[in-house]
Formats: sequence, C-alpha cells, structure tokens
Amino acid sequence: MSLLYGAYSPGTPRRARGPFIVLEGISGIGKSTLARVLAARLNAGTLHTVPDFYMPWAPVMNAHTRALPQFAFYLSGALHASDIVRRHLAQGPVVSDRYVSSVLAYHSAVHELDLAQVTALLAPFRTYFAPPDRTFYLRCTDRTLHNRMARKKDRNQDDHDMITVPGRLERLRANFDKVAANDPTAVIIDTDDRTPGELADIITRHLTEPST
Ligand SMILES: Cc1cn([C@H]2C[C@H](O)[C@@H](COP(=O)(O)O)O2)c(=O)[nH]c1=O
Repeated sequence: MSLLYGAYSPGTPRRARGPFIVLEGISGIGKSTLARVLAARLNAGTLHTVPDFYMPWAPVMNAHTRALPQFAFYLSGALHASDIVRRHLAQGPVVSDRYVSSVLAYHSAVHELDLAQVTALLAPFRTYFAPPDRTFYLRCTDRTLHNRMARKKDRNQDDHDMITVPGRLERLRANFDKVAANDPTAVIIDTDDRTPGELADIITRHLTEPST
C-alpha cells in the first residue's frame, strides 16, 4: 500500500485525455521556448515546475536554507505541479517545463549529494506524481549553451552559478543522464543546430509512436 492515503493521496483522477509531455534539461537549453511552440501545436496546457508562484521564493530558499528545507520546497513545487497537471489532463494535452527529474538532478548537483540518496528521499512521494507519457531530455554542447544563454532574457543567480561554480554544469549534465537512464518515459534529444520548430517536429513524431 502507498504511504500516501486519505488527504495525502492525489485523489481519483478524472479521465485523462493527455498526453502528458515533460521537457527536461539544464537551464538555458531552450525548454520554455520549445514548451510554447509545442503547446501551440498540440493545443496543450503548459506549466513550469516549480509553479510560477513558487519562483519568487526560490532565490530566498536557496540563499537562506540548508539542503533538506530546500529539497522540501522544490518537492512541494513538484507535488503541486502534479495537481495542476491532473486538472489540465482532463481537458487535453499538457506540456511541463521541468518536472520531477529536475528536482533530483538539481538538488543532487547543487548540494553535491549522491543522486541515489536524493532519489531515495523522493521515493515515498512517487505515487503522488502524475506519470508523464514521455519525458524529453534535451541536451546540447557547451558552444550551443553559451549562445543560448547569451540570448536568455531572464538570467538569474542559478544560471550564473551553473556556469561559474566549479563542476556544477558537469554534475547537472551527468545527473540528467543518470535520471534519464532509469526513466522508462525518457527520450534523449540533441538540440544543437535545431530550431524550436524542428525540435517540436521530432517530439510530435515521437508522440505518434508507441512507447517501448
Ligand atoms: C525544479 C527545480 C529547479 N531548480 C532550479 C533550476 C533552475 O535554475 C531554476 C528554475 O528556473 P528555470 O526553469 O527557469 O531555469 O530552479 C532547482 O534548483 N531545484 C529544483 O528542484
């Protein structure tokens, strides 16, 4: 039995019309642009994990709290994102810019923790999360990241740290690779030299193929 019952269970899902698509990857890679293009194509609802109203708290939590309260903050954001997803899925497709994999990959990378330890910390909550149909892990080379970062309008402290804290970018990339390797919904996409429209073509083609 799940540990999450009563008020802690996600409730009976309404008939999902789906699909539920997740975009994952390091900051600046182009997830939010691609989410917009995909949402327009699929007539999908979109959201960001953590949800937008959490975002003003993120720098405050990062600056003032230690690892476990920070984890609880991002976990809370992902749980709430899941509630939003379930609500949207009753209407049609949903595209999420980040989801549970970002919580694992970022928390482990930022605090230099073993990914397996962070995965175990999240495990009791797994049953709450609306499962994605496909999770697209976006990858790019340093050159592409540099060019895309230069164009990113909402660059924040996390983006600065990702580039300047020794080893942060490498840890993030390695963590996303490890999370993807254990994710049955994972599809890895190299985004270099591809426009958002071309990436949306690749993704929509994947959605018409049966998952393995
Ligand atoms: C979901 C999540 C995001 N983050 C970071 C990644 C990004 O730097 C930032 C979200 O901003 P972004 O999605 O606009 O890049 O929050 C964490 O540190 N931990 C998490 O669990």
